[in-house]
Amino acid sequence: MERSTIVVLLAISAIVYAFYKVTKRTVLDRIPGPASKSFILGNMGELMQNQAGLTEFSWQETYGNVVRFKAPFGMDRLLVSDPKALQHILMTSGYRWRKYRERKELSRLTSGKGLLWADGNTHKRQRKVMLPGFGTPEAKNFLPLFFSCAATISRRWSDILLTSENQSCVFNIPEWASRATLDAIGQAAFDYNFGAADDHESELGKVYQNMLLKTFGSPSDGTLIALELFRLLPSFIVEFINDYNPMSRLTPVHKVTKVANAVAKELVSTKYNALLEDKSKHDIMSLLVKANAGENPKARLTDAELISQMRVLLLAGHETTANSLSWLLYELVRNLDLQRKLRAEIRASEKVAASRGDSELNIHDLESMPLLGATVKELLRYHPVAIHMFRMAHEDDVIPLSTPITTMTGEILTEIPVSKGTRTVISIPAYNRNKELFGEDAQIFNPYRWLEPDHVKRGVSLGPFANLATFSGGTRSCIGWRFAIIEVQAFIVELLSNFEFSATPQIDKVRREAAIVMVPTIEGEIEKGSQLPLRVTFAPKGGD
Ligand code: HEM
Repeated sequence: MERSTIVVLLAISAIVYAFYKVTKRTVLDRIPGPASKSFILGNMGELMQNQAGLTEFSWQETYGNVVRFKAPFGMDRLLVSDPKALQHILMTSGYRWRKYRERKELSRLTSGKGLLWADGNTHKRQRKVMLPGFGTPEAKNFLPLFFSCAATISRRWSDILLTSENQSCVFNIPEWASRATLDAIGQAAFDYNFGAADDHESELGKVYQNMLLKTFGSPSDGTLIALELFRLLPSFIVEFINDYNPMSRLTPVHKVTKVANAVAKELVSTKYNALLEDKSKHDIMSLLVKANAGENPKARLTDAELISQMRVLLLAGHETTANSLSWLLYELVRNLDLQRKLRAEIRASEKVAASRGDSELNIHDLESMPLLGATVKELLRYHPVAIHMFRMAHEDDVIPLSTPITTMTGEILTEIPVSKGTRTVISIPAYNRNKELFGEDAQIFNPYRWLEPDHVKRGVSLGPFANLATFSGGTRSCIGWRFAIIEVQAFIVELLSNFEFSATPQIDKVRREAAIVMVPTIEGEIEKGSQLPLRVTFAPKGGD
């Protein structure tokens, strides 16, 4: 059959299905939301093509924390940022809300059939084996390793600065951050040094660079529609199309799959051999392989699943922290007073460490730095790098609400009854800017809110950290959150201790690009990849 015929058939099926859905009346019809721009695309363009969070903030301001909007072909969808609703969908309902099939497919493409892809019992089984590597003691033990990865950047930058005019240079922060955090996850998770920060020719470093942005940044109308149509096809056909599609957009993921699979395969076999020879180490993957060997054969992960978990860690473990670090430096050049105060706090802690005879801060030192703690919390609230979570009701359900909504017919709803198949988009940025929880200034980056009594309200309990949605919550919450926080803290301490950062003229053109994760780019230069050019000079030693 001709390709065009298939497309037409798919489109007709979608329209028939949509007609049935559109004419079937549900409570969703009465929930207020924006008018649809077109039947084919609905409001999906506004939501997915705009800078991260912008559309959500304006909908939240106008309609509240639950907004009905139109997906392609007239389908109703809910954008949710209401605290109780999020707690229900992510935490208390267990696996009654699941990822959409086409979104799982994006996870499969980027990291295989591992934890980000799995659902239900498969997810439960995979997660149980993964967890032992991610406890608090394990994360804290990695602090010296994170300092040493950050020190690699310091060394490289110092060498460049010493030979440059006025000892001042502009560095593209995301590029360096991505390589250094790839090294950090390599050593912490696999006890393997990819050497990406030192060697800009490192193959793994190269294939991951800008992979998410090139594949998922600024999705076209056609891509958004195709994603909806993929729902109508069986998974194996969609997987086949994506794996063999020569479309240039998918080339970066295909390259990552090839290189990362080869690296992961070799590492899994090394870990197995070490276990057999009783020479297992304490990296996350060794713990995983060990935990797996101890499981009953039915619950055990297959070799293919182990390889996928490694790819999940490679991806989830470095793009997230690298972009978080970039956004933190973005805020610190826009707020030089905060940068100075943080450096002063770091200097004071360095003095305490030196008086003990230590050349490096330890985890207690980090925990005793209130401004550092507050700044990282505010970073995670204000710049949550994961933007959306897509969840579909696996059975009929009732979504409870913190704030009742008034329907278009004047009815007040304190909960929303939904039928199986109802689709929600959870907005992490919108929840994190809820004024009732985080204060009237929730739209402003202000770390001091965390140091002032009563500025942040308790609200319903959500997620593993600071009641933020940043790391999701419940059965699928981020398993690397402790790891991420300690890593960002270590990097910022090392970098601020050695360098001063200031803005370049491009700072006002920085965009919060939505590419599954939130990536900094420069307006009009998206084809150049992730960019945040900042001027770097040596930091004054001693007091500032
Ligand atoms: C600031 C950094 C990070 C943020 C904001 C973040 C955020 C998230 C979010 C929102 C999810 C849920 C995704 C979904 O259900 O659709 C998630 C899942 C996950 N994250 Fe993170 N993450 C971060 C760092 C890390 C790190 C450093 C690691 C590993 C070392 C990691 C490993 C994972 C894994 C394995 C999952 C899948 C969990 C599951 O489905 O059971 N993350 N993360």
